Amino acid sequence: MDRILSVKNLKKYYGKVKAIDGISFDMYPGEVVGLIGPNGAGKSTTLKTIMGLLRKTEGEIKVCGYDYKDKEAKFKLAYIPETPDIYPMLTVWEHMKFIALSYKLENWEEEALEYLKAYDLMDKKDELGTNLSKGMRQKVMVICGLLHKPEVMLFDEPFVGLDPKAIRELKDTIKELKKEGKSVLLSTHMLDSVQNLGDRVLILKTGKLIYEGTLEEVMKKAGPGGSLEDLFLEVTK
Ligand SMILES: Nc1ncnc2c1ncn2[C@@H]1O[C@H](COP(=O)(O)OP(=O)(O)OP(=O)(O)O)[C@@H](O)[C@H]1O
Repeated sequence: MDRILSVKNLKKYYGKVKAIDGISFDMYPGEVVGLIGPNGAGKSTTLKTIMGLLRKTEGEIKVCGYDYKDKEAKFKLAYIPETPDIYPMLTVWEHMKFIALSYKLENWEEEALEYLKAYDLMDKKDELGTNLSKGMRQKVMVICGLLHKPEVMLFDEPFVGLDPKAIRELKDTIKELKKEGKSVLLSTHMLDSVQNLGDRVLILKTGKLIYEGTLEEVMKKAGPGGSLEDLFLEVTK
């Protein structure tokens, strides 16, 4: 199967801090991969570097065969950051319009309305970004990330700040993306969500990939009655 994302020997140093220290992994269509690790392991740095928001120190990143800096690659990626910094003086709908214009989308409105309904944001459609709660801003970022139909979505702690209904909605969205053959790289401390949604797990510690395996392999390694949390605590101690 063709690789949708390929990361080879990726390094990102902040001065002397080796935030990512030579990691390699691939992602395939229809896969949900959990990127987990203790605080400071390098998860956010990995996502931001793949997205091109941080300059890599070394290594190669390819998206659907394109170098990650190519325009084609940018169209195939979406990134939902940990902190939902939306434009304070744009309304929710204007954010969507902005994305549609940037990606030259056509006939996007109906789908955008569907997402607003699903994420309980219809009554905030014309509200300014500055007047939204953190969870609402998070939902706007998720919808904006979905609109151009990327092949790979990078989520950084997407469940933090969302209410239970929105968490369920986002989990359903991820399942839907998977069904459509899209790939999701999910960085989170919520290990149960990775255990429930993920196909594969990458465990980072101090910038190095210390474990990679399918959920099946994880559960086998964790043993009867074991969990991803058990394995995580074992390999990161
Ligand atoms: N802008 C920066 N300048 C210098 N060092 C940084 C910067 N951002 C992150 N770091 C360092 O890089 C390492 C990885 O940080 P990163 O935020 O990627 O970790 P993380 O796994 O996302 O952590 P968390 O789970 O706490 O969000 C840490 O040692 C951190 O202190």
